[in-house]
Amino acid sequence: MSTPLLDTIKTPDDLRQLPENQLRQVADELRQETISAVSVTGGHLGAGLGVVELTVALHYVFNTPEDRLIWDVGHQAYPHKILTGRRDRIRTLRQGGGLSGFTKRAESEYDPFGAAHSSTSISAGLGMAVARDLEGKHNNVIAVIGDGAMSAGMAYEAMNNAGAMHSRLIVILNDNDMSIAPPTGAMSSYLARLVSGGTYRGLRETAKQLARKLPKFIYEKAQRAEEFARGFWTGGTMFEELGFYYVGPIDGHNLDHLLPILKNVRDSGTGPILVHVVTQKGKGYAPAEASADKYHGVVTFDVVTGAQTKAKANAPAYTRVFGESLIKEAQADDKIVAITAAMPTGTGIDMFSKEFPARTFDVGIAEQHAVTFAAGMATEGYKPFCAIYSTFLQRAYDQVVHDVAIQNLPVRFALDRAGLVGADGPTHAGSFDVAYLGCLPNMVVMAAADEAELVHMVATAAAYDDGPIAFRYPRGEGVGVDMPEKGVPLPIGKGRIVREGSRIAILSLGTRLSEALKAAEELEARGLSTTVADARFAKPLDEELILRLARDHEVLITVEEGSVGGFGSFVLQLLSDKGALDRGTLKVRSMILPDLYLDQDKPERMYAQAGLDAAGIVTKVFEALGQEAATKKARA
Ligand SMILES: Cc1ncc(C[n+]2csc(CCOP(=O)(O)OP(=O)(O)O)c2C)c(N)n1
Ligand SMILES: CC(=O)[C@@H](O)[C@H](O)COP(=O)(O)O
Ligand SMILES: [Mg+2]
Repeated sequence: MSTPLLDTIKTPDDLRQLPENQLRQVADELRQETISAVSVTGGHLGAGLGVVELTVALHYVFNTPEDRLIWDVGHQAYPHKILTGRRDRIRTLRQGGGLSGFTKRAESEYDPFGAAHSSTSISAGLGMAVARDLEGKHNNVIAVIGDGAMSAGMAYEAMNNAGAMHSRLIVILNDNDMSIAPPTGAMSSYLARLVSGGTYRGLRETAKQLARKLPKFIYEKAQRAEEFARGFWTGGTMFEELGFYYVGPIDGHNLDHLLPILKNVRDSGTGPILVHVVTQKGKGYAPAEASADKYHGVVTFDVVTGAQTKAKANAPAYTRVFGESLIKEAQADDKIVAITAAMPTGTGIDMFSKEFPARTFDVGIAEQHAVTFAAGMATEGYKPFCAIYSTFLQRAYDQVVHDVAIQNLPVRFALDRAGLVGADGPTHAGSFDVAYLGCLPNMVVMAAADEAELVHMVATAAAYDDGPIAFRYPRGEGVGVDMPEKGVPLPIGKGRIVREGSRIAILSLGTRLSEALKAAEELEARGLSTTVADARFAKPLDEELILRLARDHEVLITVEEGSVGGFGSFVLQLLSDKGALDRGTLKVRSMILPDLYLDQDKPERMYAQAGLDAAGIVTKVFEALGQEAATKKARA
């Protein structure tokens, strides 16, 4: 694939030297390069393909990086990275030591704000705009936000404030009528009305004479919108009521539309402006355009056929186990309902919705609302399962504290992607949930050691109605244990001894159990009899088990997939409170992930780097005994 024009562009300054009539070719070459790169790295493809023309136009019209360009979520920023001096590293995307899959300040001056969690761009942009005003500077600030991200409350908080401050801010609403799944909510219908509204209809009338010009999908979109829109044209009233000057909707793939409008917006007066751009997710790559999810997230694939390389799964994915288990519980209990915040497929709630459509709620990218919505349902006797990734639940922390825990409402939290996730990097690494939930009143916190344990924890959560309960499990496949026919509720706050020994005790929380058992084998081979226990609960702790381990062993090692302040801290606090440390003979070590583990390498490699594997545990034991561990064998 030759990209003669793209080859001449090292930074946007090079782009801005080109005549406008060459930008179409730049966009075509940029799209091909994006497809080629992602075919060998995997990652987010559809969103980036949808903003190729927009990316070219924005960097052409605006003087980046002095003009700040912020990408919401940042998963669509691969074309942006290619144009801003990172083409030579684009094939290191989402790998250890490689480019981030999202925008990242430390990576480039062209990334003024890091992203990955959605709906932050308008707030950050307004902050930069107001700082600029205070400094008496005159650069532009542009925030590009998708229609999905626009469904989050934070976007409205920001627009509400921007409209009142009249600070010069440009918001580009990238409306491709897609989130990860088709978008939900009234905003999506509203945007469809705008697209089918007067301006667009006018444009469509004009286009009728030039039928071949307007892309097919816009006709389809407008027709579909007219089916269910009330047919009246609102002209962006909502945005204008919020104090924004509304421009659009315009065709986001037509450089002849984009360039003059963005120039006008750049050179126009003061106050916040919202440009409504209509694009197609997956644009320009047939397999993506034809796919239901528009190739939102892909593994490596064959460029010619679009066929993705399916990793061989040797055990069921935790997500599927959760979905299937919840279905079984819901078949026996019609009070069980499922809630997702725009992540039906990622959480397995899409499986549940096929069985129980009336008991499934996709609230959009609105985790705060999801949690309190669940709390409301719980007050009426329902059993809501809030399936939210560990890091996305961080967005709703006060709702968990204030609306659920303090009120002791029986909301169930299914925390997928708990622990390191690999390619999505630190923003998606579920390292904090044990710490941030385990400190809350009334909250029960479980961690599945394997996929069989997850089945029982779903059953436990379904049966537990005395207050809030959370269970965490990692991204990816299980360890291949035998699966139970049905889930059996676990006794709350009780762990289990998995291996009996006498001198060393390893107390594991979550899926580090398999490494703990390997370490025990290693230690036994070196004459150190080792007990392994699976805590199962980070809260309430199994005090009897932990104090017995402390009493009967010389070394107690806790190991978990979280950062400081989690399970190991809770155990240490218990041991200290109960005087178990006073004897002075017990050696205790807490094995945790280092703070803000920043890499995006494969989880197992990162756990090994952090010493949270069998070799690391063996080394820690010998260190606690004051002996040098001959760990060469352990690492072999
Ligand atoms: C707080 C938060 N919740 C959920 C996600 C997962 N997520 C990533 S992209 C996305 C959809 C974004 O849709 P949109 O803004 O329309 O962008 P598009 O992919 O259509 O370009 C979601 C739900 C996230 N990144 N952050
Ligand atoms: C961009 C974003 O936040 C989501 O697409 C996320 O990357 C999905 O993660 P999984 O691939 O683990 O479902
Ligand atoms: Mg979208």
